[in-house]
Amino acid sequence: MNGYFFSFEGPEGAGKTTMIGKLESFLRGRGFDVMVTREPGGVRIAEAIRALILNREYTEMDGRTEALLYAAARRQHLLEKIVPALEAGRVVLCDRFVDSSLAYQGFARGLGVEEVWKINEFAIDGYMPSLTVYFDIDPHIGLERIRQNREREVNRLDLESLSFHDKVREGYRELAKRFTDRIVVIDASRPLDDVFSETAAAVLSRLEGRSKRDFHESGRDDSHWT
Ligand SMILES: Nc1ncnc2c1ncn2[C@@H]1O[C@H](COP(=O)(O)OP(=O)(O)OP(=O)(O)O)[C@@H](O)[C@H]1O
Ligand SMILES: Cc1cn([C@H]2C[C@H](O)[C@@H](COP(=O)(O)O)O2)c(=O)[nH]c1=O
Repeated sequence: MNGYFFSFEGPEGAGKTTMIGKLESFLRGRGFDVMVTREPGGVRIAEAIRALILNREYTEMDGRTEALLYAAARRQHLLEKIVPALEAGRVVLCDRFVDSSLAYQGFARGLGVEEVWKINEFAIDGYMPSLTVYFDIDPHIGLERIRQNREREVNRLDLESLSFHDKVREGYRELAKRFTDRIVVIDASRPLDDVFSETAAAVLSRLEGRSKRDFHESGRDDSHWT
């Protein structure tokens, strides 16, 4: 596997999409072959699952159903898009990956991180990002940012209570403590340029400083929760 797999995580409105867009131009300018994608989504079947999960009308959706749908979307996305890009030596920038399921469904929804990890372990079959950038932000600030962004549609998860969003953040922080080698934490409440320079530095150091062997092994090392 010649490519590099980076995921970007955080509560609503943390700035993931904005930072990925800036990073894409930055890395392309340095000659990297970059592919940007997102979860849930990225390929036809996963985008259809996204529309189903995030539909505001489906208020009756059970938590386990939700977790299984995210994992199913992830499986299809990984096989159809991420793995081929990595095999082609590309740099993959993925807006959310398995940590979203651990933080949202495992912690905030209360399904349990181990349980959610188990179904995802089946879905991802050992593929993990070599680096995950976690944009840490108080959900009050993040939700206010998205409220002010009129182009962004409000989805079913956005409508969860503030205490749910607080738990999402708590979950991410626990994951960051658990996976210190893989997850880098960035304070996303600061001005855009500051957040970007720290993000670019973290990604570049991983791209320039790690061999293919390190990349492969870091994925395997992380592939268990307990
Ligand atoms: N550091 C920042 N300071 C102020 N505003 C920001 C910052 N980063 C992003 N924003 C703004 O916040 C809003 C949300 O940003 P963005 O869509 O990138 O977040 P996101 O993490 O992808 O959100 P979500 O996952 O909820 O869709 C946008 O209007 C964006 O311009
Ligand atoms: C991958 C994944 C996502 N979620 C949640 C997080 C967000 O509320 C939405 C996705 O919307 P975004 O605007 O693209 O960030 O889905 C989740 O709960 N579990 C997951 O695995």
